[in-house]
Amino acid sequence: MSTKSPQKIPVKIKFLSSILHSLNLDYATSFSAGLDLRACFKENQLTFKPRERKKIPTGIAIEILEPSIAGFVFSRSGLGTKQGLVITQGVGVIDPDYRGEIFVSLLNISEEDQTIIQGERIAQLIFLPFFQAQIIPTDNLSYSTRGNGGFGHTGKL
Ligand SMILES: O=c1ccn([C@H]2C[C@H](O)[C@@H](COP(=O)(O)OP(=O)(O)OP(=O)(O)O)O2)c(=O)[nH]1
Repeated sequence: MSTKSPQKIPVKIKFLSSILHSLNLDYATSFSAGLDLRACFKENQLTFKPRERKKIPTGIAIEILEPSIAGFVFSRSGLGTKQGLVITQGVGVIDPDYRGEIFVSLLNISEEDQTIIQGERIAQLIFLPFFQAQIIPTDNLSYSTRGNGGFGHTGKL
C-alpha cells in the first residue's frame, strides 16, 4: 500500500441536523473512497416493508468547488448484502450546482421488514470527475467491429 494519501478536492459542507453533532462525518479509514452518509430522520428508527422505498434526509448540503466533479451516492455493501437495503435508482447523482439537502432513496429488496436507526450510516458519497458531451449532430457514425451488437452479443465465455 502506498504511503501517499488520496487526492482531496475542496467541498463545503453545511450541517443541517443536530443529529450529526455527536456523530463523526469523516472517511472511515484514510483510504476510504466513500464518505458515509447518515440517516437524519426525527424518529428513533425507520422500518421498510418488503419492496418499500423511502427518501431519507442525510442532514447535509454540499457545494463542490470543482466544476467537473459530481457526487455519486452508492449503496453500502453491508446494508445491501446483509439487509437488502439498496439505493432505489441504482446510483444517486449529486450535481455540482445542487445546494439542497442530500437525500438517499433506499429500497428494501429483501422478503422481510428491515429497520435502520437514527444516525446509522446508510450510503456512501463518492466524488468522481465527469465530462459533458459537446453534441455533434450527424447521420453517419463510423464503422466498428462491434457495430450494433450489444446485450450479450459476444457470448458468455
Ligand atoms: O440520490 C440522490 C439523487 C439526487 N439528489 C439531488 C441532487 C441532484 O443534483 C438533484 C437532482 O437529481 P437528478 O438530476 O438525478 O434528478 P432528476 O430526477 O433528473 O430531476 P431534476 O429535474 O431535478 O434534475 O437531486 C439527491 O439528493 N439524492
